[in-house]
Amino acid sequence: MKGKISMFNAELDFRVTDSTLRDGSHAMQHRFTPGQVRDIVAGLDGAGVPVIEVSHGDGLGGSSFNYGFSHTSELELISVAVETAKSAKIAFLMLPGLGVKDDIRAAADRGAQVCRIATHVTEADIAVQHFGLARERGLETVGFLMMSHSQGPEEIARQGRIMADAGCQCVYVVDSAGALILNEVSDRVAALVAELGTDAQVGFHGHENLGVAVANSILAVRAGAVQIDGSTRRLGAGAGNTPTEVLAVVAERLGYRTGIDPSLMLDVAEDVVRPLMDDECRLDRMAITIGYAGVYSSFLKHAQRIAEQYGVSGADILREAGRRRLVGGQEDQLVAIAATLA
Ligand SMILES: CC[C@H](O)CC(=O)C(=O)O
Ligand SMILES: [Mn+2]
Repeated sequence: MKGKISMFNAELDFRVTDSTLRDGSHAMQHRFTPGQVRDIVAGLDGAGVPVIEVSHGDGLGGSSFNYGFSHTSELELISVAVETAKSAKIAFLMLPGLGVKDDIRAAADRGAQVCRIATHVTEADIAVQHFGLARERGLETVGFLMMSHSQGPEEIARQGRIMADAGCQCVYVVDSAGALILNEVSDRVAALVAELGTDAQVGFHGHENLGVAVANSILAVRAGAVQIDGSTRRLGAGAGNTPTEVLAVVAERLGYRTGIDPSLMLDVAEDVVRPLMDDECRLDRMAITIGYAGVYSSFLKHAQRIAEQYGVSGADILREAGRRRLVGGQEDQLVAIAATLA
């Protein structure tokens, strides 16, 4: 089943999905409350953000000993978001294996409209059934090729084709490690655009670990991406994501229509999101090491905690994780690395 691109608002040059309430969940140790979700969704919706993602940081089913337990069940948070949003669509993320098909059904029953399915960049085939189910349920579908820095354009195009043929309507280059720089993004996006043609759209999800997430996002758009992720006040894994409020301002300056009011977006960042953040997402030694070594951004909090427990350098743990090319799901290996270092 091929994707049909009918969900996109033709008046926009690119559509922003704000992931504060999903990728930001990593930075908040998955402690979002229903009240916080209500306030953030109301703010983003009022500022004109068209899609808002809500889930545990590791997607549906992520609440666990390995990844960290949620304060409130993500289905409850999705319901609150759906009730609050007047115009924005509510999206959710799921990783096949961590989440299961029943999770997709449950999120759809709660009124979520966009199903985002993430796999490691070389493993698109594990999502085929999930895209099929999501389309059957009438959900809009997005596919995440995580850790896209670890493969070149050709392999990314090959994996994107698997997703599109399974019913994915927009394949994302996902810079999970925040390791991609400028043309490394455009080359990957351009390869997907060339492969997918009108079968599916292309998107980009950035992380700020090397300080170039906004520039990377604009280059993705110039290479043909029409869906771009951001996170308010950069709240997300690692040094955080492409800041939605900066993206809105830069887009306006460059003449791109996103439907987002930059001034209202600045108010949401400063008055709604910042006060509830545990801390700023810092562009510090560990975050930069994540980008430099090509490590999954959500390893940051785990590495910080484990480094403290073992009395070793968190940056050293991350460098070794990069050398071993660890992928999501291998968080336990950080403990093994720390034990060896200790
Ligand atoms: C665990 C899912 C992951 O955080 C998805 C994502 O945002 C990324 O790979 O950057
Ligand atoms: Mn991310």
